[in-house]
This record gives sequence, structure tokens and C-alpha cells, in this order.
Amino acid sequence: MIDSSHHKASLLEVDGLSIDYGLKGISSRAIDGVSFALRAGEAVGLVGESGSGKTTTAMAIAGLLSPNARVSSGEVRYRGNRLPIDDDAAMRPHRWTETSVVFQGAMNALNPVHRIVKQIAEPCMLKLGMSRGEATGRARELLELVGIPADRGAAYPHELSGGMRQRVMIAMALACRPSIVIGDEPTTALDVITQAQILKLLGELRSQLNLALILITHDLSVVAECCDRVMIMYAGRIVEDGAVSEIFAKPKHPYTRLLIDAIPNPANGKKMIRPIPGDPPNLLTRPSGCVFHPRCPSAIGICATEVPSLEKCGQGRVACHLHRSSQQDRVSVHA
Ligand SMILES: Nc1ncnc2c1ncn2[C@@H]1O[C@H](COP(=O)(O)OP(=O)(O)OP(=O)(O)O)[C@@H](O)[C@H]1O
Repeated sequence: MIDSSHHKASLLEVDGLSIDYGLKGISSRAIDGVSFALRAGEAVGLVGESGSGKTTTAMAIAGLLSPNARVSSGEVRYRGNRLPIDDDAAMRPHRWTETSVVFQGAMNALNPVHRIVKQIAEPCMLKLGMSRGEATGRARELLELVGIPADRGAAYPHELSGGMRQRVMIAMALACRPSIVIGDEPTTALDVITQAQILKLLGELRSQLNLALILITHDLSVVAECCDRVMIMYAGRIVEDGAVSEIFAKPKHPYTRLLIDAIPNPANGKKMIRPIPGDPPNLLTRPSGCVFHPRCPSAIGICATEVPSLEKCGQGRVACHLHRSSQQDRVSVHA
């Protein structure tokens, strides 16, 4: 369960959410008991290796789960109301109006045969009930908001640069006035300069519109730049959650520590991303106990047998036996 002190101020609550995917008759758990709360205007980074469940968590919130996904436990609440995330039709009125998504690779998401102004105007007509004229006016305003001159709206997607197309995707995501925007690796396909511009834009829009931002990334340095808070996922679970400043200064979970150590740092001559030793877990044959224990340099006996729950630790939360108060005494004795 999520911390009840968060409830009143929260815009979004994800509470004990577990999602399985069925594939060729086999069901595998993609996220397992994920719980967190998000406040209006907060920027949270969701970080973890490929397959850790970041996108599944995000798609559940946005009501965009794939048809073979099944919510096996838990719920998502928006402004205190339970969302029908496993019912595609019932989710329709909530989609894009409460939470919207900026995907990576805008070229795939945009329709190549329509002018961009039309593509931005479309959701305004469908979701906000605007006339074509009103929707076109709003689309032009949205283009200006994301730094594209309104007259460029007459262009087709292929006539724009990658950065401009990603700005169009952001404009589309804002079309129905959501209060939460999820960026799913929104800058991955872009060069570093354009990446910085897009992240800056997201930060500016966030404060201008009081948007809550969930930024999905493999890249902790992106999080350091634009988020207040970071949640680290491993094998479908949140293993650490806390303020960016605290987590970077003093990571608690050994996996977080390895992720931070892996960031290249030219200042100390570290030029390459250092991979984390061992293989990511196979979700069909999850290790017993803490799923990270086979790769964990600090594992102790209990880690192989008992699943650590995500517990409050300082200002944040961590799921690690080394940080349970009773274990801390034992560890300090042996240190
Ligand atoms: N539609 C699907 N059908 C079956 N399995 C899926 C589906 N989508 C995701 N999965 C599986 O669920 C697990 C979590 O995937 P998810 O995409 O949420 O992780 P992720 O952390 O976002 O990874 P990435 O960074 O690669 O996008 C993975 O094992 C993945 O293979």
C-alpha cells in the first residue's frame, strides 16, 4: 500500500499494481506490486534496465496497455478516483485528457500524409469537442508553445527535423490539457544538442502549465538534469525512490549505486558506460528472495530467501535487506 500521508495531495496514486502479459499461453509478470504517488507539478524519473517494467507502468497509467496485458492486482487512482485501466472502452474518456504520452521516434507516431496542424487539431475536436476552426486555432497556439512558428503547421512530418517532430509530439501530448505527461525515452533518437533543447522545453512547459512529468529513461544523467525525484525499477519492482539530490549523493540500494557508478564521468577519466555485471533477470524464472541478489555485490544470506519490501528510509523508500533497521544493526556489526 502507498503511504497514506501522500493521499490528499496526490494527483495520481498507483497502488500495489501487478500486470502480467500472456504470450503463447504463457503468462509472465511484467510489474509486481508497484506503488507510488505523484503530486501535481512533480517531475519524476523512472529508471531501470531494459525490461524492468518502466513502459508497462507508464502505459497502465495512461490507459494504453496492450491487449495481452492483464491487471492481476492493484489499482491506479487519478484525483482519488479509480481508473478502469484494464477496460479499453471505459478508459477512452480518460486517455490523453488526464495523462498523455510523448513517445520516442516521432516519425513512427506521426501520420506522414497529414499536415502537422491537422494532426494536432484532431484530438482537440475529438476530445474537447471543438469545431475545426477552433481546433486549428488551438493547434497553432500549441505549435507556438513548443517553439515552432504557427505557419510551419502546414508542413508534413518529413519536412521537419527530428527535434521539430519531437516538439510536434509534445504539442499533441498537450492538446487535451492533461495534468500528467509521460515521456517514454522522448529524446533517445535525437543528437545531444537537440536532446538538451527538448528536455529544456519539457522543463519549461512543466513549470508554465504545472504539469506532472514522468520521464522514462535508461539515462540517469537525463534524470539529474530535469527531475526532482527518481524511482529505480528492477525486474518489475521499484527498488528505490527518493529525491534526485539524495539518491545521487547517497544511493541506498546496491543496484542504484551500480547504475550511478556506470555513468560516464569525463572529470574522473571515466569515458564509457560501465555495464552492470551479470544478466538481467528472466521474468519467467525469477530468482527467489530479492530479485537482484544474484548480481548484488553486497548480498547477505536473507537476500536469497526473503523478498525485501519497499520501506520508508530517510526521506525516500528502498527495498533492500541491508536497509531494514534490524538488518542495519547486523550489517554494522560485521562491517
Ligand atoms: N505486449 C507485450 N507482450 C508480452 N510481453 C511484454 C509486452 N510488453 C512488454 N512485455 C514484457 O514485459 C517486461 C517489461 O517490459 P517493459 O517494456 O515494461 O520494460 P521497460 O523497462 O520499459 O523496457 P525498455 O526500456 O526496453 O522499454 C519485459 O519482460 C517485456 O518483454
